[in-house]
Amino acid sequence: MSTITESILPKVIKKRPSDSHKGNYGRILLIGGSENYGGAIIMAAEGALNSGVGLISVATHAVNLDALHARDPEIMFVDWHDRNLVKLIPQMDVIVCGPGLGVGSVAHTIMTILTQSISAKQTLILDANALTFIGQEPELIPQTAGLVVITPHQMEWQRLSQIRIPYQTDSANVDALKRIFPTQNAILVLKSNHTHVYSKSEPAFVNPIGNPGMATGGMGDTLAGIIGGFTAQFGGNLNSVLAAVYIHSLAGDQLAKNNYVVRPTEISALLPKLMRHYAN
Ligand SMILES: NC(=O)C1=CN([C@@H]2O[C@H](COP(=O)(O)OP(=O)(O)OC[C@H]3O[C@@H](n4cnc5c(N)ncnc54)[C@H](O)[C@@H]3O)[C@@H](O)[C@H]2O)[C@@H](O)CC1
Ligand SMILES: Nc1ncnc2c1ncn2[C@@H]1O[C@H](COP(=O)(O)OP(=O)(O)O)[C@@H](O)[C@H]1O
Ligand SMILES: [Mg+2]
Repeated sequence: MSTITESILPKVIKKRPSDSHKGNYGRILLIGGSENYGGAIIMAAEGALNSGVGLISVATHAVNLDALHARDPEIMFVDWHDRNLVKLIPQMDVIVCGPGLGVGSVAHTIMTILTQSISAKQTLILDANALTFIGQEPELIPQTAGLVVITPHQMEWQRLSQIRIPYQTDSANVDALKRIFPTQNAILVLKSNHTHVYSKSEPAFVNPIGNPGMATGGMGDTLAGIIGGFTAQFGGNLNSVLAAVYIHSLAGDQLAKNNYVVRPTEISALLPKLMRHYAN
């Protein structure tokens, strides 16, 4: 077991060259936000936006458009019923699917489209209800992504892996990751008060920081967006994921110094300052 340290941040976060533009910092599509869970996809999108992705699109229920644009006019909107979603997916570097997705028929159709159209050049991050789908229907497990990152909390991992929470040991978790993704490049971010990160070839990593002020709805949605932001800009690899997990908790710890509870949106708001500090 290795511990993630602060040193991961300057290793991953790069100073921006003057001669660059939005096209150099990645394209991301975030999919989620049913009628009742619009906040989840907005919080995920803010995690991506504030970690610096060049171009961000959100595919969500139309009812979420005004709220999304009132908070974040930088983000492009796509109605998740729009058939053009199929054409949009191949243009992306990274796709995050799941925050507030729900388990309705549109969500199911989107999962099917995603599984069929994802390519080896892309990173796919699956969170929340996207994990419910792949647990129930193995045909929805993506086969062709360059990297798949799954971000369950312990209960979601229990549903997906069939390993009950007390039995979620490192060896059981890696075995389950290999069983679910036998041929794919896959990373498991198993969220808890000390999140563990597993890949198929490296030893497990534990995140030593974070605090209970972070036990607020939307905190994991925000993390999924930050992982999306980091992989879109800094590459679809384990270090980008580790840095995203660490900076999410680092922001949470800084906020908790003077606050009883940490709001997910405040974590996102702190990211540009933290990234500026660690950019190398
Ligand atoms: N503002 C919003 O729109 C929000 C929407 N959300 C969406 O709500 C849907 C359901 O998500 P839930 O996570 O509540 O789903 P679940 O109901 O599957 O899991 C939550 C339950 O799991 C249990 N649990 C055990 N260990 C846990 C751990 N380490 N971390 C968290 N929970 C643990 C807890 O009892 C908790 O109530 C998702 O689509 C999610 O994205 C949530 O993200 C909250 C905020
Ligand atoms: N007690 C805690 N200490 C540290 N981190 C925590 C604690 N409780 C929750 N978190 C973090 O908050 C996030 C919660 O994710 P998740 O349960 O998916 O939230 P949501 O679905 O509401 O967005 C995870 O990143 C987890 O590590
Ligand atoms: Mg969650």
